Amino acid sequence: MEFTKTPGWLDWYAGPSKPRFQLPAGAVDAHCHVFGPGEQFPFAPERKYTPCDASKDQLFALRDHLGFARNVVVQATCHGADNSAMVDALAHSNGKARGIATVRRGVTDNELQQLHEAGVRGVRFNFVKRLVDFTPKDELMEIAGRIARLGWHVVIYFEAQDLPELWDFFSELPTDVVIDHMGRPDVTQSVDGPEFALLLKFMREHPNVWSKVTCPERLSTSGPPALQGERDAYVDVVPFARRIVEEFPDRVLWGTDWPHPNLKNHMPDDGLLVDFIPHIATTPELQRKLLVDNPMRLYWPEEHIAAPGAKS
Ligand SMILES: O=C(O)/C=C(\CC(=O)C(=O)O)C(=O)O
Repeated sequence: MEFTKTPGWLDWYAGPSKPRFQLPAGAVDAHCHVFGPGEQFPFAPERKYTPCDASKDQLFALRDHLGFARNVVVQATCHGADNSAMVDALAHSNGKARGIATVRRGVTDNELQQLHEAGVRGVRFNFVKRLVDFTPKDELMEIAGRIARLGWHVVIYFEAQDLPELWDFFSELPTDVVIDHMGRPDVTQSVDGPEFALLLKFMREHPNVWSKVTCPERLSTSGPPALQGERDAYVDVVPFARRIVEEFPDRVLWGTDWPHPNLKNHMPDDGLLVDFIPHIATTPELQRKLLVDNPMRLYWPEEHIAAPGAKS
């Protein structure tokens, strides 16, 4: 099927630079997507955007170029609850990719088991209104109860202003819970302000809650963008990500968010984006936890060997 991209769509950055920051051995890109290719894996009729293609082979080439060892491929809303493009990527990864699926209430236990065998380890609940239609909370809670039995976790995507309304629902989730993109803070507000304080309080009060310290390119308002050799990009996001990494070093993940859906302003050079990491995880120990120990514990627990003295 032929698809026409959403007007103004920005394609992923071709020919990214080599990061200057050397990723630790075994680093995991814990948030990225595949799109199509649309001809092979058609986009969902209920989608809110139509992206460019971003295939598994292109994702794996980026992984190797940047120096990551593994990927966590997150089902993007443009594929709805048809997880086949994501599952196909896992199947061709030589065990180097795990996945986060989108499922609906009608999913059978057999389908969940097949997703598990393919390498899926969680589901994503998306509350960003421009991306999805509303799903009733009782349906989501029912799904959470079912996937808990597989040892999976729930990834939640929401915007900071919606946390008060979602607080009770999130608190009741029976699994580990991973917040996407720090709950999308408004970085024009103070890092010590009430909105971000609520996110920190939520993590403090819920030891099962993790956060991805991802997407500075989405959250930044003053840049500078990760382009043209800029290795100090998105400085307005640094205090927020750094605060989470330092307070919750064992519950943070990092990912590229390649191919960066729905960016309006610019498309980052992913090599320069990797150079953002040492600004938010400033010691080798914090970097190892963020990039290796934490994602391995969550996604490849059967292979994870805790570093001496580290909490497992
Ligand atoms: O890439 C992301 O994580 C964020 C997205 C897209 C998305 O979540 C999706 O399509 O599933 C966004 O803010 O547009």
